[in-house]
Amino acid sequence: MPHKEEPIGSQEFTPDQYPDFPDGFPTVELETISLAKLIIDRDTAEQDRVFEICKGRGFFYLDLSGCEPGETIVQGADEMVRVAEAVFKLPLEEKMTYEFKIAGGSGSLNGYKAVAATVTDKAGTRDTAEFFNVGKNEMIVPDDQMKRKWPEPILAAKPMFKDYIETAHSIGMSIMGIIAKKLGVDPEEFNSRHRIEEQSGDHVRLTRGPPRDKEELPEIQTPSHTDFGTITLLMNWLGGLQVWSESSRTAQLWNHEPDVPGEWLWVKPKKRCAIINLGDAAVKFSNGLLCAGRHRVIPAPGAQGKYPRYSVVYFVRPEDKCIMKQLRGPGIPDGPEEEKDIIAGDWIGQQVIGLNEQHGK
Ligand SMILES: O=C(O)CCC(=O)C(=O)O
Ligand SMILES: [Fe+2]
Repeated sequence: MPHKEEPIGSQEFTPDQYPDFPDGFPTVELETISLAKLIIDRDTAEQDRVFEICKGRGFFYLDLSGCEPGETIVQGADEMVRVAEAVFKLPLEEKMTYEFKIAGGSGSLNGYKAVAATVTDKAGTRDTAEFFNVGKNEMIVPDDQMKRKWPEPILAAKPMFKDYIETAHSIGMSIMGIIAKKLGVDPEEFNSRHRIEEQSGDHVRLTRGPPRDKEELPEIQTPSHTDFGTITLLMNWLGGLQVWSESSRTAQLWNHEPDVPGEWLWVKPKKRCAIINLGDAAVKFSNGLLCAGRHRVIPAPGAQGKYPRYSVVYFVRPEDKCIMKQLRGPGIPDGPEEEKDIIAGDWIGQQVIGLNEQHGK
């Protein structure tokens, strides 16, 4: 018998086989917003809902059906996971040659984060997920303008990354445009801080968490945090994401301890939907009016936990040179002038360092 060739990518990612999210776990009922209603119909009731959600929990499902950008994300995310599988299957020594360096500055966000690179609690428990951050500014430029070395499966998929990135970025900007108008701010104020061709900390994050090791909860894949960019578009297929039941409006550095009492609630994955959430930069720009929801990732519950968990995350973040201060407009609470200017590249860099220094690592 000839040796059976392994198909391209492995079979680790088998979304058609995943059992439903089990009953009996406390879940959060996120609202579902239709992307087609937002960008094709320009439905004002849907826009109002987006704004209310962003002032509330700051998390919602975005139904991607019925419009071209949505289809690009639905199909693209599946293809991204195939790339992720190929990348994570590389030998650890090879992956470590792409390790992301905690040097500050948004460029340092690119590359590989191994399992256990971060501490998740005061007891020193290590995380269990691996990431590969694929920088926007690397994928959208011609090959001869790329600044870093990338694993072959990522390079081979560069046109697909470009398409996914441009689409995810434009969806993020459409949502920000809606929010801007409600804040009484010219959408250009947001556009000019998030120009795609400018250097920024935007990236596609490919993540892989191993199957659940033991029944008891939790085993932390990604510790409690708020995202530090402006808006995040997340695709996942298995449970594992949890949000803190209470919202907090402080734009804070990574802090593993929620600062308001509450409990962790599961976010059920929803077919053909992205999960959208706001990050600390949106809190900063709106002087605390918008909310960055606190969240974390643990292995999926019940029978879903037998599968490795992949996710594809796109972070829209302010341009490196953007000065991180609140916008002024009739809908934004007026705060005092910031004492000193800090640019987004440094702001994000500080948060990355904060992330790794938590619990005195
Ligand atoms: O994997 C997920 O579902 C969420 C990942 C996440 O929160 C992050 O990478 O910031
Ligand atoms: Fe996150």
